[in-house]
Parts: sequence; C-alpha cells; structure tokens
Amino acid sequence: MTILERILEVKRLEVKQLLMEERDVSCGTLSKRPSLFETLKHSNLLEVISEMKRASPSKGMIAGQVDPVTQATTYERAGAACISVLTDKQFFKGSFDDLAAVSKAVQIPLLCKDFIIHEVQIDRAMEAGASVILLIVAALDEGTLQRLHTYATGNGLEVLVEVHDAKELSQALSIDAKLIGVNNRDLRTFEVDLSRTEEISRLFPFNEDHVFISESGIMNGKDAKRVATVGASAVLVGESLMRSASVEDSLHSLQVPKGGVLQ
Ligand SMILES: O=P(O)(O)OC[C@@H](O)[C@@H](O)c1c[nH]c2ccccc12
Repeated sequence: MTILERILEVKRLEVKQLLMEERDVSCGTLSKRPSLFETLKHSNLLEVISEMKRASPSKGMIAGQVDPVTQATTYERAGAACISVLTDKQFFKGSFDDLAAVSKAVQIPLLCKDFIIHEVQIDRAMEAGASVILLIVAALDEGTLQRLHTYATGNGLEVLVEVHDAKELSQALSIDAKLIGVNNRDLRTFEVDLSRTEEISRLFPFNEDHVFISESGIMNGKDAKRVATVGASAVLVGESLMRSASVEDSLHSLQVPKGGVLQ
C-alpha cells in the first residue's frame, strides 16, 4: 500500500466521524481575503505560499515546537502571498484548530492543506477561515474531483488543484481549474524532483485563466529561479521555511523575478 492510499484510508474514517458531529452551519461565514489567483496573476515576482508544517510522513518531525500563529504572522510580515496550514493530524501533526488560530491572525489568502475527499471537510475548512482549499487529482476519481471543485467554488472558495503528471494536468484543465500546482513530490514514493515542474510547464496553457504553481522541494533561490524560468507564478514551500533560522531572509531569497516566456 502506498502512503497516499494509507492516508486516504484514514481520511475515509475521519469523514465518517465528521459527518456524525453536529455543527452549526451558520458559522461557515467566508472570511474576506484577497484572491490568491489575482495576487499571483498581477505580481512581477515569483510569489511564496508559505506553509505551516510541523511534521510529514517523509521527513518525520520538522518543527514540533513551532507556534502556528507566530510562524504565520512571520510569513505574512515577510511578504508571503498566502499561508498554507496543514490540517491533517495523523500524518502531518496539524489541525483545524491551527487553521482557525492562524485565520484570526493574518489577512492574506489562507490555504487549508489536507487530503479532501468529501464536502464536509470543505465545510470545516471554511468554518476555520480558509479562503483556498487543495484538491489532489491523484486522490480523487474524476466525478468526485469535479463535484468537490464545484462545491468549493460555489461557496466562494478558491481551489488549488494539484497534479503530478500530464494526465492529471488534463483532468485539472477539464474541470476549469485556475490555480494549478505541480507537486514535485510523488505522493506514492516521496521522491522529489523539480524536473516535474519543467515537464508539466511544456504542456501548461499559460494564459489569462491559469496560474502555474510549483510545490514541494524548493530549498533556496536557485530552485526558485529554476521554476520561475519555466513560468511558475508561485512556489509552495514548507520544510525549508520551517527549518530556517531567518524566515524573512529565506522567503525573500525565493521572491525572484518571474521568468516565464509568456508572463
Ligand atoms: O515541505 P516542502 O517540500 O516545501 O513541501 C511543501 C508542500 O508542497 C507539501 O507539503 C505538499 C504539497 N502537496 C501536498 C499534499 C498534501 C500534503 C502536503 C503537501
């Protein structure tokens, strides 16, 4: 069984649990945040989506003692375009409480990072103040991907659709995804390879309606430049910022000029 399959098994149980809990749906008011899509489209720099990531299945504990609010406000002050908060408990040691706490402390777009397979998780993300959710193409069949995308956008959320290969990119495009991220990490093997971003960039429809994001394994300005060169508008960065002794310097070193031919 791959790690992704194991995670999805746990998610199915979590969803059952969430569906049994009674909630006051009226608290699901959408927080007013700028649009991530618009922010990325209009910037001349490679923007940074900075992630609050305590631990991961591939790296174990990364920063167990870090306070999510302190980390997120540091990201915001340093000029991040968006904060990503991992809400998965079992594999990433995050929570919806982390997301809710961060939500109260920052004004920029806020991404709920989880393995979403059901609408009830989207409701929780909204309740906790997220303005963006992640949908992972590899985790969903086509019908569910479409349904969850429609549900989220219908509720005023933005959706980052994560792909890993050409087939997944065409699935993302077929549901009209606007924010498309290439995960450089293979969720089945944990292998990280930035050439994934380069490969997908050759197939990516760079135009008004799409932005291209490179996710995972971005460690420094050199990596940032590499993905900016092939048209990335943003990088999604967790580990290297979580481990950095100077978050501000590290984040600034990633904000290189956009370099794509069509930008
Ligand atoms: O820590 P990194 O290598 O900078 O990666 C961040 C982010 O891309 C990664 O956490 C991620 C990308 N897609 C995901 C899906 C689920 C969980 C985690 C992720």
